[in-house]
Amino acid sequence: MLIATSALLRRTGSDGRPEVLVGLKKTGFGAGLVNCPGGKLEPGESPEEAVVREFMEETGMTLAAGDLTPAAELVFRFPDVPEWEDLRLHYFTATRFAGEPQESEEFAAGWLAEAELPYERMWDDSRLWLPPVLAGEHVVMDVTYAGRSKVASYTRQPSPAG
Ligand SMILES: Nc1[nH]c(=O)nc2c1ncn2[C@H]1C[C@H](O)[C@@H](COP(=O)(O)OP(=O)(O)OP(=O)(O)O)O1
Repeated sequence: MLIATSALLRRTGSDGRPEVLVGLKKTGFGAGLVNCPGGKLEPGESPEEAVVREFMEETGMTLAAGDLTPAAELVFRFPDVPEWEDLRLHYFTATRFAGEPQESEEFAAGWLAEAELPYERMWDDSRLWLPPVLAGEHVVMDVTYAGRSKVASYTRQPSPAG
């Protein structure tokens, strides 16, 4: 199982509406889809450390590991695509960060109103777990895909207390 991390940065926009940082993944797994910056763990890294590194690499923004709040534990399975390993995603939210997003080779991030998240351009699983995360819930979910792009089934487990 591959292990990856990602994080959703949240802020209040100049018009008072809640905003999130999302962007276009330009290369690698999920290229062409809108999601949050993130990536696979390197050997010896904690999920928090990997988020901090990936944000710097992909957006030039600075996060502190201690400012990351665990928001979801997700597993994605692709039984129809033997060359795609199952993926576990540790997903965080944060409201403290420094800098503004800069486009990189891998990613083009920007601020978007929460109400305008383009679910039709995101991984099909996002619509299942991102709305509850935005509502402040912690989500533990196991998702099985049919083929490469459509969710076939999923289960949501109770979140561990605390
Ligand atoms: N089903 C899914 N739903 C989702 O919301 N994000 C997903 C996802 N599957 C993968 N991701 C995210 C997590 C992580 O940020 C990214 C995959 O990690 P990487 O960016 O490391 O992949 P790459 O194949 O581009 O890696 P490298 O080739 O090592 O650069 O895609």
